Amino acid sequence: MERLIVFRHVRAIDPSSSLDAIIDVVIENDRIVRLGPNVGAEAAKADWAQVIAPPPGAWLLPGLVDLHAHLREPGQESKEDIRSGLGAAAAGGFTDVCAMPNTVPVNDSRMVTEAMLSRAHEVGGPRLHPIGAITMGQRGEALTEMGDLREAGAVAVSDDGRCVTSSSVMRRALEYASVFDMPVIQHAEDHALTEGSQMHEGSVSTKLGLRGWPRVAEDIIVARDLMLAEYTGARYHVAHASTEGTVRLLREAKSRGLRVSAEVTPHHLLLTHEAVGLYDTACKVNPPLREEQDVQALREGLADGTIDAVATDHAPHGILDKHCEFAEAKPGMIGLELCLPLLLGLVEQGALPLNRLVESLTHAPSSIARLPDKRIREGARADLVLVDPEERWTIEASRLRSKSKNTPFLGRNVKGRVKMTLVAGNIVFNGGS
Ligand SMILES: NC(=O)N[C@@H](CC(=O)O)C(=O)O
Ligand SMILES: [Zn+2]
Ligand SMILES: [Zn+2]
Repeated sequence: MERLIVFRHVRAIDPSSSLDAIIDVVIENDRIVRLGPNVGAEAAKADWAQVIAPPPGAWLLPGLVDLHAHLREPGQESKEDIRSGLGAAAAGGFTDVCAMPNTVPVNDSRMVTEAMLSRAHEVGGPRLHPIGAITMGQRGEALTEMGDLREAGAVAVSDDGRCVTSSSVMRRALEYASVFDMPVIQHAEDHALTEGSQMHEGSVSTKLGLRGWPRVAEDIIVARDLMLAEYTGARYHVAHASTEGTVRLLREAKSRGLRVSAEVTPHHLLLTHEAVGLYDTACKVNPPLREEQDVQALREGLADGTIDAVATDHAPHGILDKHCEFAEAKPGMIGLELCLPLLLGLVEQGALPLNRLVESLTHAPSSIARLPDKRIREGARADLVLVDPEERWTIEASRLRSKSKNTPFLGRNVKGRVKMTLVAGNIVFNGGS
């Protein structure tokens, strides 16, 4: 045996296994081999055992899965690269990260997918799962070779950053992707309705004199796509849902049994357009931060399962991309290291059941990307995250591993800290002090 790790007296929480108990968890090599009250006592005696006595009240959760991150490699490594991005992921408790294809060049070929995967293998740590583009160069016209992308390791297709606006291209994309059982992830934005937009269209955009992105620009695409998904029978997934309308449309579609899913980001669950204040570029993001009624609908949708997953939309940008006029600033905020602590705040407020939060960051995204299921049970792969739910800390740039620090949450006090992340029994993050 190469490796023996023993967690003693930890609260293991895995809603998909109906597990919530204070137990010992024994890991041999890459697998969980035993779990139960005191089952670690014997194993802990072995002199090669690494015995972990977690802080009192600590939780052991299945490793988190992010369906939506921008790691910027290849092409924009000054913002982030695969090494720093996976490092940030590990520090955030993620064992699996799906990487969007709006890199330079775009990940629209087997070659780019393979290059990303081989870089990730060199780096080690959390697993990288590339998402291939829907169309060549994300230009919205010619479809990519989705079979090639799938074979090379892509788990889904998306033109994220751009919307597939042509109904006929979208129809063919859904049909083609379904041959390979890949979901089509849509960045739902009718560009004709958002041209020149800087933020949510509402009272704040009016006050600031900025052109707005109205809710309907998202809703109209989601409504059309749901019809196409129904017509083609394909798997369809809504990226970063931001409106009340999207939640309503999804709820109706799901009630009729459509194979559709959706994700929501922490920032859309926590902030409104008011956060933009007087042109705070840290709050410029696509889709934009919306209004109280949208936040409420998104929270309810996540709680009742209408929205399946939480995804970070980790979108690193350099200092100069944000220290400029609002109109010039790049949209996006980082999220990998902040996601869990921020959302534990919602749990604490009673706005989201803990079980739903865990499920939406583990079982739900892994089933959408068709990754091996995340479970805490005997025989399962040891993909785990240890969390101290009581630790209070302040989000500061110097504490973040991501190369970029663009987040409006700097200075915020949060409760709950990732202490350790294991990928197949390997400790890829051990810190959080
Ligand atoms: N979310 C963003 O505001 N920006 C993303 C693109 C995207 O997710 O649409 C980016 O790549 O920077
Ligand atoms: Zn997007
Ligand atoms: Zn994105």
